[in-house]
Amino acid sequence: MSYVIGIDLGTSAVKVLLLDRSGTVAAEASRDYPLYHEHSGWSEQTPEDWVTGTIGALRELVLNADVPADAIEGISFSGQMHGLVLLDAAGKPVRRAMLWNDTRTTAECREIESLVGQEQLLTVTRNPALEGFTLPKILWVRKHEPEVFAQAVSFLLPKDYVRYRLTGALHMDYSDAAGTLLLDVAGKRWSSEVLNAVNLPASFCPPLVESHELTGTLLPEQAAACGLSADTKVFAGGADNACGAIGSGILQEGLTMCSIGTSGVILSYEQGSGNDFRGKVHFFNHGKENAFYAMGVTLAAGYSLSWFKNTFAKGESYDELLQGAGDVLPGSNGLLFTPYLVGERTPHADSVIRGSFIGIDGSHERIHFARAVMEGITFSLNESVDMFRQAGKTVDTIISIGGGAQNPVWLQMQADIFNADVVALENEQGPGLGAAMLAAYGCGWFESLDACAELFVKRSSVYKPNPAAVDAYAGLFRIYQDIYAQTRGMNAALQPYRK
Ligand SMILES: Nc1ncnc2c1ncn2[C@@H]1O[C@H](COP(=O)(O)OP(=O)(O)O)[C@@H](O)[C@H]1O
Ligand SMILES: O=C(CO)[C@@H](O)[C@H](O)COP(=O)(O)O
Repeated sequence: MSYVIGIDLGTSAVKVLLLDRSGTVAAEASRDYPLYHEHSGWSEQTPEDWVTGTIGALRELVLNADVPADAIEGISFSGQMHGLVLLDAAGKPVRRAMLWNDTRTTAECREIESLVGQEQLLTVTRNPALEGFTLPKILWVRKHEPEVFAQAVSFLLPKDYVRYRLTGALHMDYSDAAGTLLLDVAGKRWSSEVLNAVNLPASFCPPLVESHELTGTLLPEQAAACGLSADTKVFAGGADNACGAIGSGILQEGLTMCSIGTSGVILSYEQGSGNDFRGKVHFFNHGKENAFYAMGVTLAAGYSLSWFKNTFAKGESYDELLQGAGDVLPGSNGLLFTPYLVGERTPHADSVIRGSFIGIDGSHERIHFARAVMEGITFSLNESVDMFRQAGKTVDTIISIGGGAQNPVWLQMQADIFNADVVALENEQGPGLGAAMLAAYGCGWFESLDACAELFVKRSSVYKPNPAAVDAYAGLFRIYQDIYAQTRGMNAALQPYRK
């Protein structure tokens, strides 16, 4: 038997999956690492933690699986998007990585708009300047830490840095490069227009590759540390949402994905680059060659629930925290939550807005708050579903992945709020599965990713919308949507009081 490994470099942890030729998971392992929030809106991680965590998880995976190292033919990656890793001439990070949910760069976004022009930005990069993207972070470091920036000669995204440390070769794939705001998305090349406008040399950007492309083999010392063979083929991999789409079989028009990881995403497949959403949703290259996807992003989706658990139920598991959530009626007894803990992206690109609980009364117990958090996250994602429907897309079936898909009450809630069938997979780790599929396709096991998906993507259950709950949620959603406008001014006034 031969195997491939998918490495999902998430925000909360790195998760590794070993799959055999039938797409059956033979072993899994994970390692978590800290997030640093030095100030409100800042979010950083240490690149070395990703490398140590990945090697540790791979070592455990190989030991537990008890398969010969040379039976593992290939590995590939899925990575949290947009994070900036600045490298010096020796290939060492010059500072901690600034992550996708770091929103300190509002001024740099405005600067990019004026240097490049909003219209040009939308035409070339297909996206507006948003705080989470990579280019505003590059400009922030250049402006605020000039001595640090002076050492930087190039940049990578998180999973590209881990791959670089394992192989010694610098690459970036199109799906992840699309989230930098430096890529000509339709033309699949670094944009000289944007680079020139912001005064960055072309040499700052790494070579571009397809997600299934071979980028090398493991460095002998890293192979030994992981317990793998130095002949293991390493394929580029993709952005976590592109890989999530591959791992949930979103490989043709008409299919939609919901992912609740640290962030939350509603993603819709696009065969060509023709559909223009004018920046209302993100538009990126897929991990499938020459395909694209559009998506809306909730910045603090799973993060809102993990914040709630860590703050009010420390030491409890998610199952303990959510015990009884299914017995609370839709609307959590008149309690609404907005998940704007670190600002928001879709549909409100706003780094200043913060979350709220609205309607607290003396009858509410912790379980009402927990359910309200899940409902608020799902309402936020429903804003993206709504936007896709308004753009003429049919959204009747949604494949649900990510940590949030582990809870059946949440899956039913998604069906009721989205008013669509929600499909759960046997393994909710879509991005890791997608990464493994890129390795399987890259190794030549299948003639296409689609053929691989037929075998590897295994649906488990379907959650159907319950008409009474759909009705209740339709009314609650309208009230939820009003909270943004009602709390925006108050949050702006509170900004000076934040750390
Ligand atoms: N058993 C569970 N029930 C409900 N939600 C869960 C459960 N386990 C994890 N989650 C949610 O999933 C999130 C982590 O999802 P994951 O896909 O692992 O994230 P990432 O890829 O960003 O590291 C947590 O923040 C939490 O909100
Ligand atoms: O910023 C985005 C997408 O634009 C996020 O979706 C990140 O890619 C992080 O993902 P998770 O850690 O939540 O999987």
